[in-house]
Amino acid sequence: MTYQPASVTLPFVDISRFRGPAEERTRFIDELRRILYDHGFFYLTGHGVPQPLIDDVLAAARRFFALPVEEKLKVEMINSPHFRGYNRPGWELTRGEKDWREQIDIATEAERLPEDPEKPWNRLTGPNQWPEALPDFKPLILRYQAEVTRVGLEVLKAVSVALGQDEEAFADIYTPLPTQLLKLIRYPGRDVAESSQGVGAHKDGGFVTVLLQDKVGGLRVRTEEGEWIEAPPVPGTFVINTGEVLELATQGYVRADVHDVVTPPAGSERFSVAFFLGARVDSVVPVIELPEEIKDKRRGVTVDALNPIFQDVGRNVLKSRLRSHPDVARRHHADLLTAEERAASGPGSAY
Ligand SMILES: O=C(O)CCC(=O)C(=O)O
Ligand SMILES: [Fe+2]
Repeated sequence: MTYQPASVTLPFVDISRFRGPAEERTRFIDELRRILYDHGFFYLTGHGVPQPLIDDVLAAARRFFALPVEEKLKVEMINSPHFRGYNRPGWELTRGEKDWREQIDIATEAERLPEDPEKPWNRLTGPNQWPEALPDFKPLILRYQAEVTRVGLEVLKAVSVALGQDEEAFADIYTPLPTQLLKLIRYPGRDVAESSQGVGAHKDGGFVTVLLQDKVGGLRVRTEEGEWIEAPPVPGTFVINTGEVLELATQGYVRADVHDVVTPPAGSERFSVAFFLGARVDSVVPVIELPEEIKDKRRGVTVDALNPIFQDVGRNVLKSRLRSHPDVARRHHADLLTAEERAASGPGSAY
């Protein structure tokens, strides 16, 4: 039996059934198709990521955030044109409002690409910043990143089959290497945070997010009817949510659900590790032909003036990074900003 506290309303998906006997696989795919339409958020079991690795990653997150602030600032994101590194609480924005969380962003470890005016998203590619005070951090985090990439791709393959496609339907836009953004996050308690916005209401941008939560809750999901439901931590599971790439590709059969995190109570703190699996930044999201029996259930893509979604992945990702990190944008990418954005004050304006 799966451990399921009473407050859990989101469904569970055992991904090992996808590689099970044919009949089981068919039942699994049918269930997943319905879950994708109804929720876009579910708990994943049967993922095969060893629990000791999960425990080590959460412990490493605690150790990193417990470092003296000077150590954390050595790897501050403002140093990186590629939007990698540490952000202090209140330093990232969602829809223009401060998120009360501190975090370190680690994406695919890569060499910097040459500048190309036709492809400004090349600037997202480059090396990460690693805390020198924690020598074991880099190999551990890269190992975990590889594992959750495997999990995310397996989920994406199951999603593709549930949508009546070949397992490899999206391979053209994620090979040889998908976008792999890993965020280690700490939410300080309400006594420290200036508001209850741990992270403001938003959709994730990629294919799927593989989210690991520590023991403190706070994650909430907005249903299609506009009701907020909680997605509390369940040991041994990841929370999976589908992102805007799948919403676009299916014209809204699959939804990218809006979600947020509420600041934990005074005197507590919350840790999470979010992994965003996305398409390559130089790819374009295809609209896929859905089977007749589900075609009519497409809802269309939500239009949000504050958050337009582009079919070009690089343009989309760059837009969201520039908005979320105006300090990095002003320091390294002023040429991509409007005069108003260049002059704006706010987090990072001291730089
Ligand atoms: O910390 C969490 O539980 C979720 C974080 C999140 O939604 C995000 O960073 O996109
Ligand atoms: Fe999110």
